[in-house]
Amino acid sequence: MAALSALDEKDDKGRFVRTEATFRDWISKDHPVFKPEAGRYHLVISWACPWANRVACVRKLKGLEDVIGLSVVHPTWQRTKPDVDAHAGWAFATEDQVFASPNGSGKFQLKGVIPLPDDVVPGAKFVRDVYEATGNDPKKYTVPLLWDKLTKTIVNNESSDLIVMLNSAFNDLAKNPDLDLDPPETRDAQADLNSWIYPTINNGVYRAGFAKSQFAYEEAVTELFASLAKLEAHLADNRFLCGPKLTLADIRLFMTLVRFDEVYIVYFKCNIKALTDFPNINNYCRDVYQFPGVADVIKMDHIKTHYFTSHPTLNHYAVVPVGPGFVEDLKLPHNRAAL
Ligand SMILES: N[C@@H](CCC(=O)N[C@@H](CS)C(=O)NCC(=O)O)C(=O)O
Repeated sequence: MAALSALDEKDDKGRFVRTEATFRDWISKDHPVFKPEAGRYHLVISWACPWANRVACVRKLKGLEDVIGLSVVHPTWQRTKPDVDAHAGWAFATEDQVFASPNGSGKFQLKGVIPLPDDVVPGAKFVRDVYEATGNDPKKYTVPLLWDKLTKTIVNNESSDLIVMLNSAFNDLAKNPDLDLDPPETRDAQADLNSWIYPTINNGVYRAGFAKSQFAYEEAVTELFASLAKLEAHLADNRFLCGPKLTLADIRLFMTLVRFDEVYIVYFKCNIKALTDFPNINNYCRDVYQFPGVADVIKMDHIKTHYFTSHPTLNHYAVVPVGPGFVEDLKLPHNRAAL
């Protein structure tokens, strides 16, 4: 199998079909190998990626910055092995490096990239190199990933696992061990919510944006806006998805919503309405954004640069739209505290 990127994953009706994550080990005190330890694990993310952003957010909210290392890739995908195949994917960079898009358009230099330290995979230039260093090459090189420096492998590369793990496994080391984003009494409700929010909203925007047929696009965008209407109604009398407290389900959802009016409405053709046309969702986004720590992990320059500059088949000249400034809106007062 050739190296894949999200743009290659489709079924015979032109639908985008996401490949399952391949590394699914679990850090816990009871695990024979993967024990919670400070300085042992290293997280690789992009500030642009909604899945990776969830994990960066939980790391921040739990106060795990001194416990789990962090590298942040450049948002503009690069050709990883131009002499071997056409794959384009995530590349490590320093803040002074300037990258063009995979077809050579534009010049993009970003604050907030963090190179990979030598004690992870020495000499790795791309996320692809990190996957290949495991000896178990999945041919799809996604972020987030959590690297174990002791056994020199990827422990887990699935955001929905990693956020649960970071919420509980490192509590003896975390600055905020008492913040529980996954209380047992909310788990059934979270699972119910995720069962429609993941396919139709989180993955729904990608199903619309990476559709390779009119049929697949319309199917996805219709389901997406039906779910946004359902969400608007749900948020009329619930401050957060599961009631008065922020949970992992909110972090999962918010990372998609915060990208909506800046990226998905234009780039993924999710334009039946804007998010700001849904008053409850809009106020909810302000509320989540203003939860202490969340704003620190939202980097809209990385988000916009990534999407608009990484896929030459969708945006040949890598021109990045200027508007609409959704993050400024998120700083405004909201009406959710009374709920
Ligand atoms: N199931 C994964 C999905 C991660 C994922 O698809 N990440 C995207 C970035 S938004 C990626 O790295 N794509 C690389 C590629 O498509 O080659 C998770 O939730 O952690």
